[in-house]
Amino acid sequence: MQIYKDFHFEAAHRLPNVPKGHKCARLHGHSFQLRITVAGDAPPPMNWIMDFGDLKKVVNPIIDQLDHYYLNDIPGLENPTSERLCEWLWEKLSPSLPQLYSIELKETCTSGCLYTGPNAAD
Ligand SMILES: Nc1nc2c(c(=O)[nH]1)N=C([C@H](O)[C@H](O)COP(=O)(O)OP(=O)(O)OP(=O)(O)O)CN2
Ligand SMILES: [Zn+2]
Repeated sequence: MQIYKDFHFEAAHRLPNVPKGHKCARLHGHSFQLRITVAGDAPPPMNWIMDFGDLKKVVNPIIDQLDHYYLNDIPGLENPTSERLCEWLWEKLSPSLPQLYSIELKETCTSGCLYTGPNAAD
């Protein structure tokens, strides 16, 4: 069974390694939409995997490191693609969130990344 909670943050970035003339080399910003999913059993008496409130307590301090920042300045995010952001978020969250199952990050309404961790097949 899985549960999820949605978060959002605003941030600016540029992609330094794209080919010359690529629009994403220019400084721009996104309203990032983030979905954190955890998996596990939901045994009685609580019948939940974990409290949504506890999930929020783990994720919000990490979001605070990204919200309204220039992502390229953050160690590990020098090339802040959606893929790299998901890896970075996994590195930050997984030590205190052993039930972490997936991280879904949307940069725009139509573009995003779904990451299920370094040990997943894809
Ligand atoms: N694999 C990736 N490709 C691109 C990434 C990325 O992180 N991983 N990032 C970008 C840009 O940052 C850009 O913000 C998103 O690009 P795109 O989807 O092309 O944005 P548009 O708003 O122009 O999308 P439309 O739906 O076509 O309006 C680029 N590529
Ligand atoms: Zn972008």
